[in-house]
Amino acid sequence: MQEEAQHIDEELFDEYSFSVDQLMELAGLSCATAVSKGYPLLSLLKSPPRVLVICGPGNNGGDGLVCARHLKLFGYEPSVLYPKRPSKQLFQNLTTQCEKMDISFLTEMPEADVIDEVYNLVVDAIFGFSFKGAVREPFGDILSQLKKITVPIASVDIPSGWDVENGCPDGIQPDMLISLTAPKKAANHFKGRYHFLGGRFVPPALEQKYQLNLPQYPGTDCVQQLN
Ligand SMILES: NC(=O)C1=CN([C@@H]2O[C@H](COP(=O)(O)OP(=O)(O)OC[C@H]3O[C@@H](n4cnc5c(N)ncnc54)[C@H](O)[C@@H]3O)[C@@H](O)[C@H]2O)[C@@H](O)CC1
Ligand SMILES: [K+]
Repeated sequence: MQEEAQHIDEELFDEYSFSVDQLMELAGLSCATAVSKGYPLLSLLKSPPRVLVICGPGNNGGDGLVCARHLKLFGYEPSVLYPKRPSKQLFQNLTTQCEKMDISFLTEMPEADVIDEVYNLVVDAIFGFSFKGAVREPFGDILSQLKKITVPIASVDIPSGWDVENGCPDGIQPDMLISLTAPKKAANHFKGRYHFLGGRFVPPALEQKYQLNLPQYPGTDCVQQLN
């Protein structure tokens, strides 16, 4: 299943000629939309409506940067933690776009009690389907703080630190999961309240080839709530 997600990914780029920027924009928009549906501005307990977005070193982190930008446009106050920044132009551009929208970048991971006091929720965009092996720092520390917080976690594509197929019983336990393209096997272990599907960009021929059996998105929505 990890391989299948990677094959679909490659095919979207190599055969269907999508660019990473295009799909990442739609993926990140889906994530911000799902967050706004699960945690509407008016329901938040803390004002201002601060959200902590934690971005990892790959494309999952890129989805997080796009998500932060859309959350800001939706009226939230996102802050981004982006400790390992790849040198690729795409990620530099996404970072500049956030900075130009007055989204603050934190220099270090806040302690769990500070997160609980200051933020309404955390968006976990640390690792996606290419995560493998034991977690390397600084992400080990970050994930152990996330295990202690009580505010909800919304995970992008896969809860970070979970095995893509088998999950992780003692890992973080997000309240929301936004599966992108199609739910990964680990989603079967998700016990949170909200499971959304996003990334409404799969061409029908590709959906058929991989027998993804995606549910119908309602109308023009970019996300579909699965449960
Ligand atoms: N076609 C698709 O399916 C799309 C996928 N997107 C996103 O792209 C993600 C996959 O992105 P990538 O393939 O770049 O990979 P990831 O973002 O899943 O992670 C790879 C990065 O994490 C690091 N890493 C892996 N294992 C680690 C460990 N044990 N400890 C510390 N660091 C580790 C790698 O060195 C690499 O920098 C998806 O999950 C999804 O969020 C979207 O951006 C757009 C469309
Ligand atoms: K994630």
